[in-house]
Amino acid sequence: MIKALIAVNAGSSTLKFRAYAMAGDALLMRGLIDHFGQKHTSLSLHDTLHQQLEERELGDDSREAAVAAMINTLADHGIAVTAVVHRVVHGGSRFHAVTRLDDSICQALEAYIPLAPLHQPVSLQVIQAFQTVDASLPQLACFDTAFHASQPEVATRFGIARHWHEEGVRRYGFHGLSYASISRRLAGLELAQAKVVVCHLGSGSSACAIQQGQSVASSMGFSAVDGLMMGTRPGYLDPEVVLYWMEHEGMGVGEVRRELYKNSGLLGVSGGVSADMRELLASPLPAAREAVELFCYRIVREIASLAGAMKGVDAIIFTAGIGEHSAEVRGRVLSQLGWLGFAVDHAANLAHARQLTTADSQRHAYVLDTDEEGEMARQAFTLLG
Ligand SMILES: Nc1ncnc2c1ncn2[C@@H]1O[C@H](COP(=O)(O)OP(=O)(O)O)[C@@H](O)[C@H]1O
Ligand SMILES: CC(=O)OP(=O)(O)O
Ligand SMILES: [Mg+2]
Repeated sequence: MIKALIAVNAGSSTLKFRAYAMAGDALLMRGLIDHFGQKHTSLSLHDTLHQQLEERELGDDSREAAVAAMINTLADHGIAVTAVVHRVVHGGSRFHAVTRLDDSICQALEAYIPLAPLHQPVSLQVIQAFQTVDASLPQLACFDTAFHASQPEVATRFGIARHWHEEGVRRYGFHGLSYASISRRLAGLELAQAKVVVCHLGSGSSACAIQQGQSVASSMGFSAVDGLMMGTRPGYLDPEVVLYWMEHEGMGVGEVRRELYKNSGLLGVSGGVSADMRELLASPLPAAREAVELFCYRIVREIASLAGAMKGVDAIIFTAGIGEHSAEVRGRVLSQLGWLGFAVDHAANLAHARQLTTADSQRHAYVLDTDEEGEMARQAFTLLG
C-alpha cells in the first residue's frame, strides 16, 4: 500500500478529492463524489492519465458512507489514506495558514457559517464524517481567505463605521487556494513582478488583483456573494435591494439568503434556464443570452476596477471551469478590453492555447488550469513535514 494524503475540496453538491503520495508528494489519483449529501450519491475515480478506475452509485447517501467509500475505494487501488487536508472557504481574520484541526478549531470555524452558508457547513460536515469514520486520521484545513491576508488595509474596508471593521465586518476575499496556485506559476510566464488580474470563473466566480505574486485586491468581500455574477449568486448588489425584499415583499432572512445564494446569478437572470454556462451558451432563448452578456459585462467592469487598484495591469489570466473551457466567454471579455491594450487572437482562444492575445498585442492574456487540490497538498506537506 502507498501511504497518501488526500486533498478534499467539498462544494455544495460535489466533492472533489485527490490523493498524493506521502513520500515524494506525487499525484496518485483523482476522484469525484457527485450528488454529495443528496440522493443518488456516486463515486468516480481516475488515475493520473485520466483513465477511469471506478464509477458507481453508493446506495447509502449519507456523508459518512461517502467518506468511507472514498477511503475503501482508494484502499482497493493500493492507497492507504494517512492524512486529509480540507478546503475550508472562510478562515476569518484568524486563520491565515494551514491548520491542524481539533474540536476547538472546528468550533471557531462554525462561527463563519453565516458568512459562507453554501460552503462552510458542508466542509465542517465532511470533517465530522472523517472523524466518525476514522478518528485517528490527522485532519488539516487550508483556507480560501488566507491568500488575501496580504491585501493593504484600504482594500479590506467597507465605508461603514470603524467599529464594524474591528468586529470583522470587512472584505476578506475567496478562491485563495486557486489564486495561490496561479501565483506560483506566474514566474513561468515572466509575470512574477507584474500586475495581473486573475479571473477565477467557475460555479463561484471572482477576480483578484495580484501584484508581485501577492493579492492586493479582490472582487469578493465579506462573503462569497459579492463581486462578479455567478452560477446562482448575484455578485455586487445594492444593499437596498435586500431591504426592499424584506420590507416590501415580507421576505425573512432565510428567504433572502435563498434568493442570494440559490435563485440569482446565471440561473436567475436566464429566467431559470440554467446555472451552467455550457447550457446557457447552447440555449437560443433571449434570457439565456442576456445572462451570458451580463456575466461577461461584470467581468469587464471588475477587471478595470482591479487595474485601478494596482494603477495598471500587465496581464489577465483566466482559470476554473468557465475560464479554462469557454472560448466564448474569454473572447467576449477580451474583445471589450481592446482599449486597455488587449488584442484577442481568436484562433488561439478557440484552441485554448496558453496565450490568448496576438504576438503584437500591447498586453497579454493567458489561460492556466487552477490547481486548488495541489495547492492544498503543498501547504499540508509543509505542516506534516
Ligand atoms: N466547455 C465548457 N464551456 C463552457 N463552460 C464550461 C465548460 N466546461 C465547464 N464549464 C462551466 O464551468 C462551471 C463550473 O466550474 P468549476 O470550476 O468546475 O466549478 P466548481 O468547482 O466551483 O463547482 C459551470 O458553469 C460549467 O458550465
Ligand atoms: C468561494 C466560492 O465561491 O467557492 P466555489 O467557487 O467553490 O463555489
Ligand atoms: Mg470551485
